[in-house]
Amino acid sequence: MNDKALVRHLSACETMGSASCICTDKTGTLTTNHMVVNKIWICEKSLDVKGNESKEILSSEISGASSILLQVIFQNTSSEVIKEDGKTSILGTPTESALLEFGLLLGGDFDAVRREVNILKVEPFNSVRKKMSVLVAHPHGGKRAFCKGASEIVLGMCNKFIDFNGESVILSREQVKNITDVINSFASEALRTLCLAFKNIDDSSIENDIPDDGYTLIAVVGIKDPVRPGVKDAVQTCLAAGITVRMVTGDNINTAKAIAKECGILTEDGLAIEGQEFRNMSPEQKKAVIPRIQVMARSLPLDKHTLVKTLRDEFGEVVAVTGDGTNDAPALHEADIGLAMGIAGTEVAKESADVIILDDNFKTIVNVARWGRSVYINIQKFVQFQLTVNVVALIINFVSACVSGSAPLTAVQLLWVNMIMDTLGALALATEPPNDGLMKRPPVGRGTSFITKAMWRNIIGQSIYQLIVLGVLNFYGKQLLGLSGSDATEVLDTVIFNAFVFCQVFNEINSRDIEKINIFVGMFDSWVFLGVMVCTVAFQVS
Ligand SMILES: Nc1ncnc2c1ncn2[C@@H]1O[C@H](COP(=O)(O)OP(=O)(O)OP(=O)(O)O)[C@@H](O)[C@H]1O
Ligand SMILES: [Ca+2]
Repeated sequence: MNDKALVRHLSACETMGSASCICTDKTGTLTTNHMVVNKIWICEKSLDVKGNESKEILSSEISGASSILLQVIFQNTSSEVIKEDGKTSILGTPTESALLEFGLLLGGDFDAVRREVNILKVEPFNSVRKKMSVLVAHPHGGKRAFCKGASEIVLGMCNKFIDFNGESVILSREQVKNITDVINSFASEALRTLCLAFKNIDDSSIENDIPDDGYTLIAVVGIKDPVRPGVKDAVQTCLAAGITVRMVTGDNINTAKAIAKECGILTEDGLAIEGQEFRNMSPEQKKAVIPRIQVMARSLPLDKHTLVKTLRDEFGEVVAVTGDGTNDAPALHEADIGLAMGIAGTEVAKESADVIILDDNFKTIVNVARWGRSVYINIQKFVQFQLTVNVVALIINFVSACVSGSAPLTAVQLLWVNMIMDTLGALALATEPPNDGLMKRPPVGRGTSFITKAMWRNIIGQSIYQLIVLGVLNFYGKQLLGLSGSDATEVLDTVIFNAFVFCQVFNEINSRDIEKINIFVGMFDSWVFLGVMVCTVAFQVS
């Protein structure tokens, strides 16, 4: 399928067509997930990182802290630098790869720095703790803990920092404020911010526990993760289609806001909220703010679940949710349609999802919605068409049988009509490709009747018209066509049958668009439709 979506449950596709709200991830879905370190604050200076050209400036500016910086980058990571045939490649998650790449840029040697120490304990990164820590031991004595993670959280664990001389000094209130400003300034440039910190530990302690406080801040890094091209348009398409887009992310609120603005998700009157604030609200308060929430930052997987559940239960929305992590599984499960990421997604997330987005791209999600709507409407068209055929056949035969004692359409003829109309008609109407108009109307809400008012109008209108044509032929046909003689009735029945079938051809063309008057728009784009029309006419004539 060239639409890059793997549908695990077929019905999900149709449900997606009636989605009224999408809760999307940020990283990888709205952004490209190609991360590079773009800025760093170290030794009380903010520096721009621009590939190799800034190498010298960087090296000279951070000389006092470069050794410890390389240690935290290379020793506190779950990713690896692999050297093969003289080429170096990095294996790991995008965030960590960006850091390793930066370490290499500074001239660090991954293997050498790794060999300096024994790693005693690792607390891997997860979306709840939002940080990763390790404990290492130097061969000639001395232990050290490293921590890297979500900037505000790690900053809160520090009581010292490395100053412009490369010395550890006490972190004053004022300094915390300055560093927070740095973090916010990085974040408002849509950079993902991480703090890197270390702590020296007394050798005498036997336990290998990784401490939670008393760290020394080494650096704040700003990692750039650009918005995917085309996402902005896809968001606009959603809005035009009456689908609200909400961003639920684990990232910093300012980063989230900056990205959301760039994608057109966050508007003037929208609300950006932190997961913690949302969590502490009473159910009533939650209900009051949810309609305005456009961005939820620093969220835990549980917040995502709560948001989805409330949207479904209290607001009756049809909710689509995207997720990649293992702990996104509950939200994916709770959603009407769970969309898992094919590249970044874990197996657990994929298992809980209905649709897998193979290229992790938000645009693909919108395409699924478009297909869903198209499936729904094509079924509607077919039902409208079938109902008309059957209603007319039934009434004309019934009335005629009551009045004159004979039915004009025989069983064989009805079977024939059913055969060509069911199979070919279904083929013609169901293969209509999705058109752009589909994404310009509001979604079909929960509990909306399948047969819309417009469909009733079409069915009744068509039926009346066909009944009049066939009725006139049936009762006055002989006079009108001047038929007489012994085979007059047979000829007339044949005429009626032909008229009936051609009425259906006409009906089929009419069913192409339920609402619009001009049913011919785009008809010649659908070769199957035209082919079927020609076949039907050809079969009937022969
Ligand atoms: N490997 C890592 N080590 C340490 N900290 C990390 C790592 N990866 C991410 N972080 C920090 O954790 C924060 C939240 O990550 P989390 O996985 O919860 O969100 P995300 O999945 O990256 O975002 P989204 O939900 O938009 O996809 C990030 O903003 C970053 O500061
Ligand atoms: Ca995520």
